[in-house]
Amino acid sequence: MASQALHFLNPTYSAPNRSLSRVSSPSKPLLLAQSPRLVRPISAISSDIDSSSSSPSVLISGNGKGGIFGGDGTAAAAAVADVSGIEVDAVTEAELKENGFRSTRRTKLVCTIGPATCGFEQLEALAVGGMNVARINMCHGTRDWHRRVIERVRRLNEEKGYAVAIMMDTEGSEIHMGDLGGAASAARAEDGEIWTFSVRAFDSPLPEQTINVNYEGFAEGPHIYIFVRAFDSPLPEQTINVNYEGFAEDVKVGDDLLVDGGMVRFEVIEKIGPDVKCRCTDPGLLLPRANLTFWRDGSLVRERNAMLPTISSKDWLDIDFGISEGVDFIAISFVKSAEVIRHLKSYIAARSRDSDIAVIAKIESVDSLKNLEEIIRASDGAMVARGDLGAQIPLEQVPSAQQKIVQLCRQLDRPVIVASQLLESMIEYPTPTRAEVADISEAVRQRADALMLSGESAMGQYPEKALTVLRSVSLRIEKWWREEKRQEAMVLPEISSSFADSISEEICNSAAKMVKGMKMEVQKIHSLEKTLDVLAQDLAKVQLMISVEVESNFCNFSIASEFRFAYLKSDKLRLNFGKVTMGLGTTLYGLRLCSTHVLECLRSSWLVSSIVIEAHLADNLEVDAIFVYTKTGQMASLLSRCRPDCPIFAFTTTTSVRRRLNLQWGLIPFRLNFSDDMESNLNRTFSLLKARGMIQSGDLVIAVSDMLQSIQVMNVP
Ligand SMILES: Nc1ncnc2c1ncn2[C@@H]1O[C@H](COP(=O)(O)OP(=O)(O)O)[C@@H](O)[C@H]1O
Ligand SMILES: C=C(OP(=O)(O)O)C(=O)O
Ligand SMILES: [K+]
Ligand SMILES: [Mg+2]
Repeated sequence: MASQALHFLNPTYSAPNRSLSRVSSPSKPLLLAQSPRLVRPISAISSDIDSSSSSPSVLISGNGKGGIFGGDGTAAAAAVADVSGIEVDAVTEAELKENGFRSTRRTKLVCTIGPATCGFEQLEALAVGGMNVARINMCHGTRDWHRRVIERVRRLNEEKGYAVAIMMDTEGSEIHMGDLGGAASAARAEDGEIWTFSVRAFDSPLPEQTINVNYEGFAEGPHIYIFVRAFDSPLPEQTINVNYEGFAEDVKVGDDLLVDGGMVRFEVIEKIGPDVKCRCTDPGLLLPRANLTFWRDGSLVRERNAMLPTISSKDWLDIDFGISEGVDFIAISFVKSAEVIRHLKSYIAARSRDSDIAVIAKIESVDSLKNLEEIIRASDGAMVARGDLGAQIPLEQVPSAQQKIVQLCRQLDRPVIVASQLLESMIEYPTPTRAEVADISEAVRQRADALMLSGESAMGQYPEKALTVLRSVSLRIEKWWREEKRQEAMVLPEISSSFADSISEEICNSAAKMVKGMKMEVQKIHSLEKTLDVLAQDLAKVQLMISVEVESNFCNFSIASEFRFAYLKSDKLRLNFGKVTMGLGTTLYGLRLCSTHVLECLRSSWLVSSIVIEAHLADNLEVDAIFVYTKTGQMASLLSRCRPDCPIFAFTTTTSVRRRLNLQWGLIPFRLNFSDDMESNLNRTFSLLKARGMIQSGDLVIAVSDMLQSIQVMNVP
C-alpha cells in the first residue's frame, strides 16, 4: 500500500535548516527528512473540486530537477521570458525587495482627489507614496472633472503597473453649503460676523454675507450643506448658498447651525424670506460644500430632510456615470437601511452584467448605527465616516462606534475604511499633531482595512507629506504590534452559507493560524495509532485508507505532515478525505477540519472514544507569505479577514479583481493568468517572482486556492 502511494523525485535540494529542524524528529521517516522543502501531491491536485470518486492520496516531495516545479534550465528560461506575465506595481516590488515580505504594509490607504492632487504627476506621486485607492467625492467638481481624474488614474495603472482602485463617493441628499464663489477654496468666518445662508439660486453675485443653501428644505431640516456651486460670477463675501430649498423654512431663530459637524458654528438670528442671517459663534474655516446640521435645544433637528432619499436624483446620475466609467467602488453617503444598498446592488447588476462594482456603505448617521449589522451584511464594505458621524452623535461616542464598526466588518468579512480628520492639521501644516498620530495608530491597531485622507489630500497644502505620515505610522505600528505579539484574538463567527464556502472559510482560518505560529490542536487517535503500530513495523510510514460514511456523506482524509501538506476536497454530497498518510508522531498542519469532521468520521468507524491532543505544530513556522490563487477574490478576502502575521500574495486573473483587493488588509494583489493546475501555477509564480527578485529560494510559503481546496506549505525551490 505504501509503495503504491509514495513516490519520490530526486531529492537534490537542500532545504534551509529552519524548516528541516522543525520537521525532523527521531521518529521521522528518513526519506522525508531529506527533502522536506516541497510538498506536492500528485493525484491530490485536481482541477475538479467536485470530483470525489478518486482517492487523492499520493503525497510527494518535489525536487529541483525535472519536477513539476521545473528547476531545469528550459523551464526557468521560459519563465524568465515570461516575467511580464505577472502584474504588480513598482512600489510593491521595491517594498518587497527592500523590506522582505514580512514587513510590507498591511493597512491600505485611500486618498481623496481634489484640486491639490488631480494632475497626472500629483496622482503618480500619491501612487508612489502608497495610495491604494483614489476617492472622488461627487459633492465637489463636475463630472467632466472627475472623468479626467479617472482617466489619469487609469493611465497611471496602465503605464506604470499600479492597481490604484477608484472609489466614487456620492453626494447624498443631506444639506450642505454651496461653493464659496469664484475660485475661493475656503473662507474664514470670524467670531461675531454676520453671514447669510440663502436658498436663492444666484444667477448674479450673491449679496454680501449671504450663503446660498442647496437643499430646499434647508430652513426646515437638520442637515444643511453650504453649497459650492459653480457660479458664473463670484459670490460676494460672507454669503453662502445652501442646497436645501426648505432651509429658510425649517430653521428657527435661535437654532445653532453647525458647519462640518461643528468646525464652525453659527446662531440663527433672523430669517428674511429665502435668506437666513446667522452670527458666527465659533469661528473657523468654511470649506466649499461643507455639511450643515442644525441643532435646537441641544439636539439634532431632524425634520423634513430626514425624509430625503439616501440616493438623490443627482446621485443616480452620478451612479450611472460611475457605472459607465467602470469605477471599482461606489460609496453611498448617509446610508439609513440595508434596503437602499440592496436596491443599488441590483441596479448595478442590471446595468452592468459583467462589472463587479463593490458598494461601500458610509456609516455616518444615527440611522446607520441603528441598522448597522444589516447594512454591513448587505454591503461589500463600509466606511466609518467620522466627519458626519461626529455631527450626528456626541463626539465622545465616535471612538466606540468606530471600534464597533471595524470589528463587525471584520467578523462579517467586509473591508472597512476609517475616514476623516486623521491628519486634519496637515491641511495647513507640514507635520501632524501627536494626537493625530495616536488616532492613526489606534485605527491601525484595530486592524481596519484602510485609512482615508479627505481634505488633506484633496485641497491641503501637503498631500504627499500627509500620505507619508499615514504610511510610516501604519508601518511602524503594525511592526510594533507584531513584535509585541499582542494581536488581540477576535472571535470570527462562521459566515458561510454553503458547504463549499464553509470549507473555503476553514481552509483560510487554518492557513492563517499556521502563519501565526500558534499551536494547533492535533488529534491523535489511540486506536488508530495502535493500528499504525501494527501496520508500520519497519516501514517508515504507513498509509491507511479511511473511507467513512457520516450522515450519508463519504469522508476521506489525507495528511502528510512530513511534507507539511494537508488538503481536502469536497463536493456537495461528499466530504472527501482520501487516504491518510501518517507516520508515528505525525505533525499535522492547519487542520482544524480534522478536528471537526474527520474525527467524527474516525470516531464512528474506529470506535475511538479517547483522543490525545498532540501539539507540536506550526510553532515558529515563520511563514514568509501566504499565496492565494483566487478568481473572484473571495478566498483572499477570507484570508485577509484572519489578519495573519504575514502578507498575503493574492493572484487573480482579472485586473478589476486585483484593483478591488487593493482595499483589503494585508493583500498584495497580483494579476496573473493561471490555470486549474496548482502545480503549474505555483511553478510559474515562483519562477516569475524569483526572476524579479521578489522571493528567494528557501522562503517559506503557504499556498491556498479556490480551485482546489487545499493548503500547502513549502519552501520556495
Ligand atoms: N473634486 C473636488 N473639487 C474641489 N474641491 C474638492 C474636491 N474634492 C474635495 N475637495 C475639497 O476637499 C475638501 C475635503 O474633501 P471631502 O472630505 O471629500 O469633502 P467634504 O468636506 O465635502 O466632506 C472638501 O471640503 C473640498 O473643499
Ligand atoms: C467621509 C465622510 O463623508 P464626506 O467626506 O463625503 O462628507 C465623512 O463624513 O466622514
Ligand atoms: K460625499
Ligand atoms: Mg460625510
